Amino acid sequence: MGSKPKLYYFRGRGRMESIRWLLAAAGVEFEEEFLETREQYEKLQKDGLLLFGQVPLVEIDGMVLTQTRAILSYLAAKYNLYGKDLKERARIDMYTDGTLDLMLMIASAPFKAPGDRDEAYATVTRRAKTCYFPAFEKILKGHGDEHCLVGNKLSWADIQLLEAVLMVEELDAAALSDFPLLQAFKTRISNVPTIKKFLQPGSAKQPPPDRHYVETVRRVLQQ
Ligand SMILES: N[C@@H](CCC(=O)N[C@@H](CS)C(=O)NCC(=O)O)C(=O)O
Repeated sequence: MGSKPKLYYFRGRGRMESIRWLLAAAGVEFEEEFLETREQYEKLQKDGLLLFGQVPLVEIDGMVLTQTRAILSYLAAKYNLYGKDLKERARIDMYTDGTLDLMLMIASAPFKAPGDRDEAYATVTRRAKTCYFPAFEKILKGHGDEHCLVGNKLSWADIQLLEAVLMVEELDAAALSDFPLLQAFKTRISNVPTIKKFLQPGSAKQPPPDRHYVETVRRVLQQ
């Protein structure tokens, strides 16, 4: 195990993208092994690295971690992006569970049949605009001068909300038009230097899924 965290996943967003975002925002360099073949996946299983037979898998600090949320909360705590006390952590967990739900709806859409896919994208965009974005707009409104979702300090919740906002905007460019505080939030968090760098071309940030990505996931997982 090297000194940099090593990520094992497909060359695409899926469940790994939020992990990439969090590491990048924390200014941590990482390595990636992209799964292209069934053999790579079977080797990870044979080596006993996949606890429940699933990726994302991250090697970090001498540990072999799976389960997306467990990985994210470890990183958030390690890099001081997880609030100052248990109450702040509970709020960060609540907000990040929400944005993970939203992003998983988007990530699962490309695996649906073509007709169902468009319907899934329409549903998720609608849910974002009628449920998730109003909730975050209200949270920001209640904060007065605070510039972040929790405790006036950048946290995992801010980083993941920006990720979710940008994903929804890829589906509907005007998605934030009714949410002025979220628009300002987006600008503010996008300008955090480490995040700004991650948003530049050539970073580890992955593009939206294409047919090759969907076929690779199906081939590797035999689904
Ligand atoms: N709860 C797990 C779910 C992981 C998961 O479903 N991973 C998929 C790829 S995105 C997988 O490895 N599927 C293979 C399988 O379940 O056999 C997490 O959040 O990490």
